[in-house]
Amino acid sequence: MSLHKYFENLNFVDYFHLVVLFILFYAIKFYYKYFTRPNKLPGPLPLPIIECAYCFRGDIKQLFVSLNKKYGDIYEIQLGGYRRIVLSRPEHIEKFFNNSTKYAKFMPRAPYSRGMKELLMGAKGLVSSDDFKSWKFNRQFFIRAILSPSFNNEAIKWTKLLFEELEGYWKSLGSANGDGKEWTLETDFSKWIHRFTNDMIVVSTTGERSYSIGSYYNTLSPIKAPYPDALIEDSDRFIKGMKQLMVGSALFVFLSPFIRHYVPFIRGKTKALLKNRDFIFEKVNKVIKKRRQEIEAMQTKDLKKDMLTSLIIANTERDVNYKKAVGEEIYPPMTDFEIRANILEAFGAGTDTTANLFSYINYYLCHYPEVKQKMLAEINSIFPQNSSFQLVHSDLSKLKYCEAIIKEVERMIPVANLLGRYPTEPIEVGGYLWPANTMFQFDLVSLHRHKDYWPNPEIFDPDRFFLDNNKSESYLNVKNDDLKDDYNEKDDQNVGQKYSFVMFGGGYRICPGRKLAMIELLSLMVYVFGKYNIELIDMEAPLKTRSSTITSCQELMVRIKPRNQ
Ligand code: HEM
Repeated sequence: MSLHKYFENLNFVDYFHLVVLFILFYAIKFYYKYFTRPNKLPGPLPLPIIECAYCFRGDIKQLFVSLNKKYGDIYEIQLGGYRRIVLSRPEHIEKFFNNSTKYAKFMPRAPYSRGMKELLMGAKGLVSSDDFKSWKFNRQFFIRAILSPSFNNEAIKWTKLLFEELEGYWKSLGSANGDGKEWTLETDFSKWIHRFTNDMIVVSTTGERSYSIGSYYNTLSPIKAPYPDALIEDSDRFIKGMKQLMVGSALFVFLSPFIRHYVPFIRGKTKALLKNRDFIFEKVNKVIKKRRQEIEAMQTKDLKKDMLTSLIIANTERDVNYKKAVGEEIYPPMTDFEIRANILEAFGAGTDTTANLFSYINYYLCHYPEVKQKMLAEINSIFPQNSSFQLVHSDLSKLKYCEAIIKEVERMIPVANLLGRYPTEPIEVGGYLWPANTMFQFDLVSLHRHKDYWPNPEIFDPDRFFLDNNKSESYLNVKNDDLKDDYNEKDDQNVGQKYSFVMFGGGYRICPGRKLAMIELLSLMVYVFGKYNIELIDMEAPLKTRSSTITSCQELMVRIKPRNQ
């Protein structure tokens, strides 16, 4: 009897039995694999199909904090089709981050994703790259562009210019209700700062202006920002599109191509995301093309200092480091396709991270007036009140207490709460030898509050970093003097101290944008708190956050007044 005939003869009860049999077979296979896994660790029992998703109550950070309390510093959880080993002790994390250990080498963050390949059309920048050669090629140029002194000076300049624009809008909105001399503004601080970091990353990476601070102002004010509507709308569309691209990437990482392209409703979402992706790519392509033409027509000394220009001229005769790149090999210049991937990654990785952290800094300063006073004393010692706040790089390195505040806030609320590594060779961690292709997650929330490494971990105290210089290096001091790759730096600090705080990750894949982030954060501290009194509208209100891969500030309602008023 053919299979077709066999199925024709089945009745409902037979079908029911078949389905039950199938589920039983699947469950037996699932649990056989689970109970015979190597190196069994404590952790929640996975269920077939949904694995440990039943533990999830809507907030990733809370999930991992509660699992850490229950299962300790090394445990496992099965999610998204992978067994994940979760770590929160410095000596475990060191294996991945310390460039002097035998295991140190390039590692993917996660298994190769067909979905991301489809979404990014095969582009491999840095963040999701699993390919050492292409990552090294990109990273070399990314670092050179973003760590060059001229890039840093431009970043300092743009932070000032954009802040001046932003405070102009605050004043305009605040004065609308007063006599024009004295003003107060009640507003959602986190929205402004997100718009600020958006405009900042666009201008510092591409040299082109975007107008998202202005577009937010337009939503609040009857008087409009002094830019043509078309520019504002364009900025808005681009920024919304970038957000959609990032949020939508989950669909491409977690769903199979079949579900993405054939299941009703999801199919529509996939189409919309791909259309949005094409719009974003097209926009960036145009900017790259235009800049190439401008560069052709310019003398080398007149070239712009942004990342895009550096990436375009990298390894061409206009590049001062021509032929000195990656070791012995001579690399070709970057293609538009590669440049686009790097620019978009800077947009993606460099906007919300900085904006959320600055919102948390503001929240903590409002709750700790004695810390704010000490910070203001430091700022005033460099920029007396009513000064013109002409920041230069050397001023920023004097702001040691401000830097300590940034680190302590990040310790309390790590912006990126989970990092990942997926070693392609066996690795020994926690007394076990793990086979290649084991997925590791580092829980930064539990690490940063580990009671073996942090006395009174729940207490906010920037002096931990201010009084103890060994706790972590200054991220402002990252150099590219000899243009060597920063992942060649050797580590000799005490492991417990060094890896109990990993604000920017570590090892080969440490955040290449850390210096830019510090420039933005320190400059903003000087401008915002040096010039304005900011208080929370409701001191009792809990901080509104939502956690997925990063912890985002949802709202921060504040009252802003000029300090000299
Ligand atoms: C406060 C702000 C920031 C924080 C807290 C932050 C944090 C991080 C962390 C934790 C990682 C992962 C490192 C690892 O896996 O070891 C990372 C990677 C990365 N960050 Fe940042 N970051 C910030 C700002 C920026 C900025 C401003 C840029 C770019 C302009 C940037 C670009 C990147 C890129 C491209 C990667 C991937 C590096 C690679 O895989 O080689 N980040 N960041």
